[in-house]
Amino acid sequence: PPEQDQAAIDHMLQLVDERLEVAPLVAQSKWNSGAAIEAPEREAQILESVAEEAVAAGIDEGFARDFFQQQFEASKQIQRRLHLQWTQEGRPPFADPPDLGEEVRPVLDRLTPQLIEALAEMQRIAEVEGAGHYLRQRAEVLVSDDFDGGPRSVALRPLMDRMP
Ligand SMILES: C=C(O[C@@H]1C=C(C(=O)O)C=C[C@H]1O)C(=O)O
Repeated sequence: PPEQDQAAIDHMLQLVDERLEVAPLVAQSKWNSGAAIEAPEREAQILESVAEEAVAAGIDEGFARDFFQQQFEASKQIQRRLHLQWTQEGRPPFADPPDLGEEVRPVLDRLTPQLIEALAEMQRIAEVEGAGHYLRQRAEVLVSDDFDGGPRSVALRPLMDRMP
């Protein structure tokens, strides 16, 4: 694909990776507080505003919802794997955990509009010759393969579906 499309794909992959990198902080904060990994109300809130912003940006609403749902799934997969590991190790609470509401969720909230913008680009680029091949190749370089690449493939599935 043209250089600018390559750059847009790389940017999207970097944002997905950045979002995945937040999951261990979420896991730490919930490990200490005992809060559930799953926060359905928070997810529903994000999805509602994402749907609105996506439509305004000319993005297919179903695509945007599917994409964000998979980002949630990938984050929860990382959190569950870490909690399992910490349970098995008998890990005590973290000495200085990040605050979920004050520190961690604001990072995710800053990524959301950036991801929406990148999604609009992906929708445009989807038809470009070679875009799917480039996406698959760069995914392995730019997105961490922690936990055997499970969370990465969950997070990227909607993009892969869109770019055969
Ligand atoms: C990241 C969190 O954990 C889960 C994943 C979410 C996400 O990826 O945005 C949102 C809510 C939770 O179901 C969180 O609680 O903030």
